[in-house]
Amino acid sequence: MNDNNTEPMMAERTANVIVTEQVGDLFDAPPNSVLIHACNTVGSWGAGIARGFKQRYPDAFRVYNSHCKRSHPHHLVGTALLIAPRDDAEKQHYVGCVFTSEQFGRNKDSPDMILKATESAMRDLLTHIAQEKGIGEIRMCRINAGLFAVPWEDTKKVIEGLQLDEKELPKGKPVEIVVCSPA
Ligand SMILES: Nc1ncnc2c1ncn2[C@@H]1O[C@H](COP(=O)(O)OP(=O)(O)OC[C@H]2O[C@H](OP(=O)(O)O)[C@H](O)[C@@H]2O)[C@@H](O)[C@H]1O
Repeated sequence: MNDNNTEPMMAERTANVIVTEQVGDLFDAPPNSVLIHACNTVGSWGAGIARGFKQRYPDAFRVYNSHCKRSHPHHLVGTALLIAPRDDAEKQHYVGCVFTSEQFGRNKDSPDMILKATESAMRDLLTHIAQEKGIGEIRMCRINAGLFAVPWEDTKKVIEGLQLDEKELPKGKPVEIVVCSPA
């Protein structure tokens, strides 16, 4: 195998995910935004930004938790769950869960496994988002960069490098993801 063969092919690929970064609270997103965060597959939003999700969106937590309970962790990692807001929800935020590690805490997956799962989970989530009519902006925290301990630049590279096909692109246009992080 000649590694040189892979270089020109990579260069010809078109990026179709645009990541922009801004300082701010993820939860201040406008109505109809989807808010994306990284999740374990065991049904816990017990710490980090996940705890903020649990406090603000208890109904979404119940959906996430039951989804985990009826699935095998091994099958969930690398997938995603898009949870629509209830009609009477105050903020009308969708919650986008990307299952990037099977376990959490000291049993979390290795950075390489987390990055691999991030690639397929983001692809899965964007497919769901493309099929959903009511979504405005796509917002995300610096996923994996806190408790999952993966450098943000590594995760960002994976997301920006996603090669999406038509069914994953809403209206055939590049996907814009706004990443919010605290000051
Ligand atoms: N309001 C806000 N607005 C914008 N950005 C905010 C913010 N608040 C915090 N951040 C940043 O958001 C990034 C992610 O940091 P996190 O440590 O939360 O998540 P992670 O993706 O590394 O790991 C996931 C596991 O953590 C949880 O904990 P449990 O497993 O339940 O115990 C889950 O359930 C998973 O399993 C860091 O850059 C924080 O600065």
